[in-house]
Amino acid sequence: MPLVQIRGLRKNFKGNEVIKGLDFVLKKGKCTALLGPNGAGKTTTLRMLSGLMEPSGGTIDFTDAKKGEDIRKFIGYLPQFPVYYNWMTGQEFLNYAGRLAGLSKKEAKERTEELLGLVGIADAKKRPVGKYSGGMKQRLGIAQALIHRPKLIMLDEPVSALDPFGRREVLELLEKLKNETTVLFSTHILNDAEEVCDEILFLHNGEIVEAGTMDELRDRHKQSRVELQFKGQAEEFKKAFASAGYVQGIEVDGSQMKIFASDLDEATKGILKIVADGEFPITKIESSRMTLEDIFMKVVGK
Ligand SMILES: Nc1ncnc2c1ncn2[C@@H]1O[C@H](COP(=O)(O)OP(=O)(O)OP(=O)(O)O)[C@@H](O)[C@H]1O
Repeated sequence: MPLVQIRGLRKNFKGNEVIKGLDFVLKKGKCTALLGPNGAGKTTTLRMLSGLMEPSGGTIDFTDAKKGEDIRKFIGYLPQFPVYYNWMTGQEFLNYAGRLAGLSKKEAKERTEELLGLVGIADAKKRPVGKYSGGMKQRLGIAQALIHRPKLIMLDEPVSALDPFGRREVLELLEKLKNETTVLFSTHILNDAEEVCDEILFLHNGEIVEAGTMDELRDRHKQSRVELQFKGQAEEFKKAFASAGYVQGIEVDGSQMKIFASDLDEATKGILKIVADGEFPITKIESSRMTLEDIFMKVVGK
């Protein structure tokens, strides 16, 4: 069931078209990842969806919204670089955000306590935000975006600037949020999307180059991969593997070789046999299905 339907979304900056007609839906109760390298147009897209930036063309329709209704109340947004008043405590900050979002004094107070618990910073609620860790600040930012019970929460690169501990905290929170609301988050870290999200949108040069669930993407790019690490340059061993019937492609990078094939079992068995018969100087062998990174590299043609 679509929560939001986006059709032909465009953005020009002084004649330079950076978002080139996006069509996609955000499904109710799902977590969607907006993926793409730096400059792909993720922030611009999120800013248009959140109402902070006027699109140059296209439409954004909330299925549940009445005609002419202000959609901002449906949306919670955490920008890539949120700004806090460092002297405020976490509790004060959320209360303040609640009042700005139009909650009554009582509602803001109650929702603040509820969210401090949900995002796991209740113990630090009396501490100034300036003393919070990066992960805590980001969780406070997510709580702020949820304060008015939006139907959709959008997070711009919520984990990219965090250390591994902070990253884990926020990813676990995102996992939990899926039960609360619909989530759209942008990232250039493909693993994070793979871990948390149901739906994937790949943005490249302002266009969606691939979209679907992880299973749909894997199905569409049905390939497996066997990775070999050699003692020495992989290039000199390439010929021995390239002629096998099941091999669909080979990538070589220094001492590493990636062999792509449609059938993982057949490829693994075959490659192990070649390795054993030829006594190649292998230090590592690993077989796996396509990761999001492989799929992304494939669709952007690198
Ligand atoms: N206000 C602006 N004026 C002119 N060009 C802009 C403006 N904002 C963004 N752009 C350009 O639009 C393109 C997309 O930028 P955007 O910030 O949306 O990408 P992104 O995918 O979020 O990248 P990043 O991960 O680096 O934040 C870039 O080429 C950028 O230079």
